[in-house]
Amino acid sequence: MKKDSKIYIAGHRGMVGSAIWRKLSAEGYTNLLGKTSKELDLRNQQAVNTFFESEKPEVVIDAAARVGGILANNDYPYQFLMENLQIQNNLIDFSHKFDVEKFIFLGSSCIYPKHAPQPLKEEYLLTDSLEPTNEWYAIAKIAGVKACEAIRKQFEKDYVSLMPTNLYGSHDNFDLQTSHVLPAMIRKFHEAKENSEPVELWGSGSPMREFLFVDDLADAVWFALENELPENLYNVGTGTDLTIRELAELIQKITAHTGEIIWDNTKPDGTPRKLMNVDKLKNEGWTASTPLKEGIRKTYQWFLESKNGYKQVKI
Ligand SMILES: NC(=O)C1=CN([C@@H]2O[C@H](COP(=O)(O)OP(=O)(O)OC[C@H]3O[C@@H](n4cnc5c(N)ncnc54)[C@H](OP(=O)(O)O)[C@@H]3O)[C@@H](O)[C@H]2O)C=CC1
Ligand SMILES: C[C@H]1O[C@H](OP(=O)(O)OP(=O)(O)OC[C@H]2O[C@@H](n3cnc4c(=O)[nH]c(N)nc43)[C@H](O)[C@@H]2O)[C@@H](O)[C@@H](O)C1=O
Repeated sequence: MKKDSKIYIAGHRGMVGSAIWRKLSAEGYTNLLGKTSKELDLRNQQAVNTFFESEKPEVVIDAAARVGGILANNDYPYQFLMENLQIQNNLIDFSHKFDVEKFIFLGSSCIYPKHAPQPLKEEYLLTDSLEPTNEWYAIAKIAGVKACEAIRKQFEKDYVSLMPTNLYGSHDNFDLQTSHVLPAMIRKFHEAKENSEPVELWGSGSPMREFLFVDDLADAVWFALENELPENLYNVGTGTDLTIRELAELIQKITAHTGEIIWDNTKPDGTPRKLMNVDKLKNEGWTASTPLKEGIRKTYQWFLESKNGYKQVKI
């Protein structure tokens, strides 16, 4: 890949997009292109057509999506299904039509069946039914994987899908209703620590999750950019997981909260476990490098420095 290739990072202000932007800038890429959703609504087919016609990017990285935690996914199924289909269909189709040579699609580990064997291999896709709290989002992501696979198969283009596990890091969403668990815990423990107030968390604490630091994901995207990967679908994770209760205890320690933890069993647990098998990308030469504790410390530091200027996504 040439350092002055025109690379459009869709969703460049998000947690993932901004990490990719930082990584590619640090690696010497000089021709990065980004548009906010106000400047370019990717759900609007005509607007996306005009954008591709005038900008003609050579590479597209799709980090734009309607994203949220378990409750947001469960409460807004239509937005999570339809907005993601619209955004990715426009990006993939116009990339194909305007001869974008490389396309990197980002999905999610929730594409795999709820009760698939663990750790999850890429080949388990579409072998059983999905987790109901996020099947709408998962179906959109599966359609994105398949669209890229179809282009790859029919036109032999380098369109590839990366499936990240649960991510965290700077520029995450810290809204307590719509966020994922890790930023929610950082904020809840931090806000409760002054008076040692109790912290209320969702579900039973027994589900297991794997967490990848977003700068490691950006490193994997850079790896996929620089190397032509031979297949269409690759998991991106650390290969290790822990229970939500263990995560809570870890974040409680890092934030120095000393109060009680209360589990709200009226909130959903979601899928019991979704540990990624990361051998396929490892065999190509990529592995994650940031230990969970270090990544959480960095994220908490970023949260403290952002002085309540952190992002809170409303739907
Ligand atoms: N967060 C996680 O744990 C995981 C995320 N992923 C995937 O990574 C990708 C990025 O997620 P993440 O960075 O966390 O999400 P964020 O919510 O932080 O960022 C999403 C970005 O998408 C852009 N966007 C949303 N809707 C539109 C639209 N209609 N038109 C144009 N831009 C739009 C937003 O742009 P703007 O800011 O300008 O409004 C925003 O910057 C997604 O594909 C997600 O599925 C995968 C696995 C886990
Ligand atoms: C990335 C991934 O993210 C989503 O899936 P999820 O992993 O289930 O999401 P989550 O991070 O919101 O929750 C993980 C676990 O943690 C528990 N939990 C405890 N306390 C809080 C809490 O305070 N907030 C949240 N959000 N969860 C909490 C919560 O009950 C659950 O058991 C998908 O929608 C899907 O779209 C997707 O791709």
